[in-house]
Amino acid sequence: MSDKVTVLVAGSWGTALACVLADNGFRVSLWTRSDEQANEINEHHTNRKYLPEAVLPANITATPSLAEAMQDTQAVLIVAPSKAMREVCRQLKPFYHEDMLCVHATKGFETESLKRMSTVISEELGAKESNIVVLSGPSHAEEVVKRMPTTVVVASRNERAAAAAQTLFMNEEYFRVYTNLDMIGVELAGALKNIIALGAGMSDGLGYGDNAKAALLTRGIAEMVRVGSEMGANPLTFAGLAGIGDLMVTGTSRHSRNWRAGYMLGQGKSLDEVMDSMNMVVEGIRTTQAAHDMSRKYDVQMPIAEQLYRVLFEKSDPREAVEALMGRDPKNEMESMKLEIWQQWHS
Ligand SMILES: NC(=O)C1=CN([C@@H]2O[C@H](COP(=O)(O)OP(=O)(O)OC[C@H]3O[C@@H](n4cnc5c(N)ncnc54)[C@H](O)[C@@H]3O)[C@@H](O)[C@H]2O)C=CC1
Ligand SMILES: O=C(CO)COP(=O)(O)O
Repeated sequence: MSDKVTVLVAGSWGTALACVLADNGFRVSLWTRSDEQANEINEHHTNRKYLPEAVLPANITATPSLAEAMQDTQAVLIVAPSKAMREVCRQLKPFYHEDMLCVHATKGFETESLKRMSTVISEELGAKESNIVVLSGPSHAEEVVKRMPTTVVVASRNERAAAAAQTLFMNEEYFRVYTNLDMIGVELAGALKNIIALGAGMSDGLGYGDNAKAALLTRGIAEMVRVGSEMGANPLTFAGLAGIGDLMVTGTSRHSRNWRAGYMLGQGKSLDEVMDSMNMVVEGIRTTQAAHDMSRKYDVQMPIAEQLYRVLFEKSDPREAVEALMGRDPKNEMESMKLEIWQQWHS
């Protein structure tokens, strides 16, 4: 088998995961959007726009030619923003064969169709479901390229595919990989947590304290479990790395673009001002739009996502959003966690 793995695309997370694969001994071909970016990576071993401080291993080579990137490769890792996933897969299709392992590490939905990324991939590539894997969990690119200890989860409907992805990415030095068979849960958790991270940043930007943030993260998980269960996820997945793990890292870290965007909104900036100041993807914004539609489609209450939707898309004041959340009808905590769903899964 070839020792080459192809990574699409050379943003911050694609580049960081390329470093993990390179450290694990693979020849990595990183697909870039421009000659200029490929030249920078090949000549200087840097990708300064996305990871200013990182030096990339020499066994990463970059090319703007997808044909060259895919030649003689054993596996493909797709880390495109959710908005670009379908388009990237369409370009990939001529170079992909259905037996190739396909891992994606994107956290989002196709907002128009509310489809998960693995569905978009299998529709466009004609990939066997048993060869698609999602990689998710608490993992900021900035820390991974510094080889700081990180744990993630790889999920697939197929145990063999998940195990193959675990073998590709895991190393004993800094990157520990767990497997999970609940692909739906891992994809939903990774996408939905970005909404709550935006909310946590907004709470900090408004000057609220640790109590408010803990409340948002905890009630956020309740909301994620409710909609996730309706969509076929195992609720326990939300207690794992892709759920509570990633929520902790994204809702509390200044590395998080979602947290930072929320913080600026809390400080009174408009969505346009926030977007103008970010040069990287903030998935939580599109995902909030998707959650607004999902809560209607699946008839599930998502009060935090709903208030964020009003702030983002209806120019509602963040302080009024907090008042609306605090002023909701009294509830029983266990009932709101949909305990019966957990019991169904474990009976
Ligand atoms: N940065 C991180 O620490 C982590 C990011 N993720 C997820 O990874 C995904 C990608 O995020 P990042 O790499 O951080 O984003 P980024 O903003 O750093 O990079 C995005 C890359 O996508 C490329 N791109 C945009 N539109 C494209 C198109 N139509 N065709 C081809 N390439 C296109 C850009 O040129 C850029 O190279 C997101 O879903 C994010 O949630 C997941 C875990 C960690
Ligand atoms: O998903 C992430 C870390 O696990 C990255 O989060 P941000 O996109 O908010 O930076």
